Amino acid sequence: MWRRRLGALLLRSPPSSSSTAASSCQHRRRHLLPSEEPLAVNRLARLFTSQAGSDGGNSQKPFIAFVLGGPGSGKGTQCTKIASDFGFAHLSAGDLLRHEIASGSEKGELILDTIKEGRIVPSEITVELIRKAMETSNANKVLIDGFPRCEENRIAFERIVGREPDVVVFFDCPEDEMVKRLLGRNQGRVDDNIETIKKRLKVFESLNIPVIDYYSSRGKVRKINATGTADEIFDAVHKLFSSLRF
Ligand SMILES: Nc1ncnc2c1ncn2[C@@H]1O[C@H](COP(=O)(O)OP(=O)(O)OP(=O)(O)O)[C@@H](O)[C@H]1O
Ligand SMILES: O=c1ccn([C@@H]2O[C@H](COP(=O)(O)O)[C@@H](O)[C@H]2O)c(=O)[nH]1
Ligand SMILES: [Mg+2]
Repeated sequence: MWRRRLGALLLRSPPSSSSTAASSCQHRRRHLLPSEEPLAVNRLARLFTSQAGSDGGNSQKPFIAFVLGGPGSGKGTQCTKIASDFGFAHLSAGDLLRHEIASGSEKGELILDTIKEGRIVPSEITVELIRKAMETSNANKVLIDGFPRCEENRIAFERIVGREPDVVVFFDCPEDEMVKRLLGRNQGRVDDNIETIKKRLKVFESLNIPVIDYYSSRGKVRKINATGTADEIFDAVHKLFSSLRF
């Protein structure tokens, strides 16, 4: 189901370079060798190693769940429920980026432009925000919602934090359902419009699915059918989290 196309209406237009691949996340369906990793990632890894220690700042390693799924698959909705029932800290990469925009920081403009285009923000920015948030929360169970978005994100995180996630939860939702949900979200998000949604779906397919494939090959992915009501989906999520050891 995760490769299902929305069909003629949404995905017929040919991909343009700006709509399919973020400048820092262009590596498709091929895992990088260490020598091929972008310089920025290597620089960042050295920086964090000297600032935060090899475990990324946590003296006790937290249980880490990556929560992935297409745009509008319900990641945020389900994470709120998991956090409430299972005591996880909920770190949404998208929310961290939006807060960075709202803070008026130097990087805000670049982040805003990238989100409007449905592209992926450079790993050094996102990983730094996540690392800080993990450190600040000091939680022993963390949901990282909507990250990693591409192989470069994944490699940067694993190198800097020094480990893989314990589990990757994948919300599998048909594209037409995701589009319907996003167009009805009504929270004033700059990316909740049909043009950006089309781009986000392409980026999900070309750059995020390879991350899910990678973690599947490592036996880490737990796929949840993300159709039905939020409560119905949470029944399955609840069963899954009840079966995990954290
Ligand atoms: N099972 C569901 N059925 C119908 N609507 C839902 C369901 N789950 C979530 N929604 C609604 O769909 C919209 C998108 O949900 P949500 O924000 O949780 O998705 P998301 O995966 O976090 O999206 P994004 O990647 O854009 O952040 C919201 O308006 C939410 O209330
Ligand atoms: O790791 C990330 C997470 C998000 N982005 C950008 O933000 C938007 C919205 O993200 P949500 O998680 O869906 O709220 C996403 O389309 C990207 O443009 C990112 O670059 N990296
Ligand atoms: Mg979300």
